[in-house]
Amino acid sequence: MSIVKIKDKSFKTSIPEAEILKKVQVVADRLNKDYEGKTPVFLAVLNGAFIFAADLMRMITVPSEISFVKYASYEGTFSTGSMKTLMGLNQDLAGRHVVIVEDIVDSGFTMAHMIEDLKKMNPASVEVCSLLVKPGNLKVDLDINYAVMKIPNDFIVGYGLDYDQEGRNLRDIYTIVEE
Ligand SMILES: O=P(O)(O)OC[C@H]1O[C@H](OP(=O)(O)OP(=O)(O)O)[C@H](O)[C@@H]1O
Ligand SMILES: Nc1nc2[nH]cnc2c(=O)[nH]1
Repeated sequence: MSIVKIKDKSFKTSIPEAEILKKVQVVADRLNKDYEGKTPVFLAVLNGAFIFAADLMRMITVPSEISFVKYASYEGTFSTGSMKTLMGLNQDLAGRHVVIVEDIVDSGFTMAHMIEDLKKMNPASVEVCSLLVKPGNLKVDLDINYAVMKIPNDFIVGYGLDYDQEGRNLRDIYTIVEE
């Protein structure tokens, strides 16, 4: 086990890269089977999903497309307060089979919001493929068809996930060490 320090916090190795890749392959195999003949569009959510998307896509053997999207938060003058807008989507999803590629589903609010946004574009189907899911934190009813790993509620970094924007480049996944 190794310990890394990022800013004011310490993290210890919890899921080594080799184990992550083995589990990503299992989900990629399922996707290859389920999407045969469908030419899916993978939509990877920036920033956190960039490493997972790169590894997953190289295991996908069916014809497919990938785009990268981002949820930008901004404070508007709307009575509801802050809003999140889907950015970077520049293709027609009508009639397409969409697979959202996400690094982590925590409360599930981001995914629920994204599925709702995408359904307005009349895709043939929308499924979620998430590297990590924290079932203990889910606040919404969400069907995550392709979950690579389920983890406890502890805060993690690495393999694309950050602590205060740092640590995304760590190869393994690390869990916070509570002091
Ligand atoms: O299930 P939820 O509670 O909605 O949380 C999950 C979201 O939080 C993280 O994104 P973040 O906003 O930290 O952006 P990042 O991907 O750029 O790190 C993660 O990448 C998910 O998109
Ligand atoms: N880096 C990081 N981002 C998250 N977003 C939701 N949960 C987490 C987590 O455990 N780590």
